[in-house]
Amino acid sequence: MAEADRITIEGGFAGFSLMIEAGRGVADAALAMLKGLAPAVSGDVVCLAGPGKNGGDALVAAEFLRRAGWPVVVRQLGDPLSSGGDVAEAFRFYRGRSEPITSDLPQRVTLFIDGLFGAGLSRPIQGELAEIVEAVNKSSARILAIDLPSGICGRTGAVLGTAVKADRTVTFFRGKPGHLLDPGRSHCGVLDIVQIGIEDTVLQTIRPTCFRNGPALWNDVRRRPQASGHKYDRGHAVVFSGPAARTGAARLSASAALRAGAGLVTMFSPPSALLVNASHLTAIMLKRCEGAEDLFEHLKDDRLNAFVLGPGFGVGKAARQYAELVLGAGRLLVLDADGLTSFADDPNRLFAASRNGDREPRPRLVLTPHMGEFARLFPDLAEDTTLSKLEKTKHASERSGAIVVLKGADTVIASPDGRAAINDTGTPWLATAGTGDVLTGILAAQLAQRTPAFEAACMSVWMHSRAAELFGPGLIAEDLPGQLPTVLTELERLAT
Ligand SMILES: NC(=O)C1=CN([C@@H]2O[C@H](COP(=O)(O)OP(=O)(O)OC[C@H]3O[C@@H](n4cnc5c(N)ncnc54)[C@H](O)[C@@H]3O)[C@@H](O)[C@H]2O)[C@@H](O)CC1
Ligand SMILES: [K+]
Repeated sequence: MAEADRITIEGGFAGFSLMIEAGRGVADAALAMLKGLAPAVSGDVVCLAGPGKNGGDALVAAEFLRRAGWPVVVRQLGDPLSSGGDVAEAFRFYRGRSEPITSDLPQRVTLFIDGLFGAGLSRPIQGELAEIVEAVNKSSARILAIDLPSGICGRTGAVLGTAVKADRTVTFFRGKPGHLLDPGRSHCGVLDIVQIGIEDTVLQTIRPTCFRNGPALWNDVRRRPQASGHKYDRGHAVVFSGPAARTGAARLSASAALRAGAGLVTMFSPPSALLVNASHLTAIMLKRCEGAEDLFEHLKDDRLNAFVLGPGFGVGKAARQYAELVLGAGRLLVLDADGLTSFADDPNRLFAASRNGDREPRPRLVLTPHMGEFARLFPDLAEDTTLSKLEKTKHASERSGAIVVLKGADTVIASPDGRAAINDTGTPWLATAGTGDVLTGILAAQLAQRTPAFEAACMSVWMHSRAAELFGPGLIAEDLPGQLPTVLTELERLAT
């Protein structure tokens, strides 16, 4: 963002003009929140202005709100005139009441505008400032945060000391990682992104590598059935089943793979589970697979191109052998759950298989851990409190040579080439048994259709979340595949 500002200002756009536009965007959002209320009978709009440019934005917004007829009070931290530059100019621009900030806040407040700290937050909020933040959070007034809720680190989404819990946050030009990563995400409330005069062309110089996950990132590379095509064009996905008493997870994965567009799906089952699988499967095919030799034979059919290993499979030697065989045969592999845990004692063995002696120019392995599984493969990264979830995932991807999907409410997807995406869609109902298994199947379907692995992972995470949003409350894992046709229809509509 600093670079975007710098290029814009060098291009002849005055810094204060950016601040005016930022303040105007904040005021517009405030007016939308105040809609339906009458200025004459409502409480004050209290703008908390910090010592930096975040406070400058608050002062500009205060002036626009004052002009719109609202009772505005500024509570100021520090001396804006001594700050000089744009902040001093913003202070002169504001013509209303201003008082030094204390924890004794006005009583009748309709709206707080939080302009204490934004991108410049450099240490934890402590002492009286922390008390002020707590008092604002406790008040029944609504809260609009400027750029970031004060106390949230824009790089990591972490709370430094304490942080404002906003109903709405207005940020500028583009979202930042701290808006999408928890706990920052939940402190932002609704996120508005306002344009303030920075041209999109600055991105050609900045070349960002981190994205908010969404169709714009991948819908144009998404593979779809062709009118003249046949099922083999859409790939053949394989899901490894667990033993007789643990087959459900693999079936969830397999049915999701078929719904998500794989041309064919086969379940590889140990002999003990053949009957139970056979009694449940219809369009999904079933093959016996007992040990490495069997798998080696099966892999001679090179139409089998994308594999899922892990859901309900069991932890141990078989998982390690199968994963190595699949990757060694140059096939694509989604490794999840028990498949990940099986490499806990020797993650490097997995990473070596993933890189296949560095013969693989493109990632063939996708890891889909939740935080617990991630910590088994990357204990040092999991423990490092200086790293954000985004940074942890990026390091893990670089180390493993795999696409890493670190799951959670704020799933992060990273590629060894440095790209990453943060997903902020979905619903809390996704936190239920078996939804991870469904994700592996959606992913296998995209890989089977030969979508590049990073885009395949991003779109699968998004489709999975969207399916949950469409179903709504009461979701169980079995409901997700049934929503995929609607998700795919939506994506088709967006593409045309
Ligand atoms: N051209 C630009 O750079 C633009 C910046 N904008 C605004 O400028 C903001 C960034 O401004 P700044 O870089 O001035 O930074 P901030 O305004 O976020 O805060 C920096 C100030 O806060 C102090 N501070 C940091 N952490 C503290 C803590 N825990 N306790 C007490 N004091 C603390 C610092 O010493 C410094 O004085 C953005 O968030 C955005 O709101 C907008 O005006 C749009 C244009
Ligand atoms: K703020």
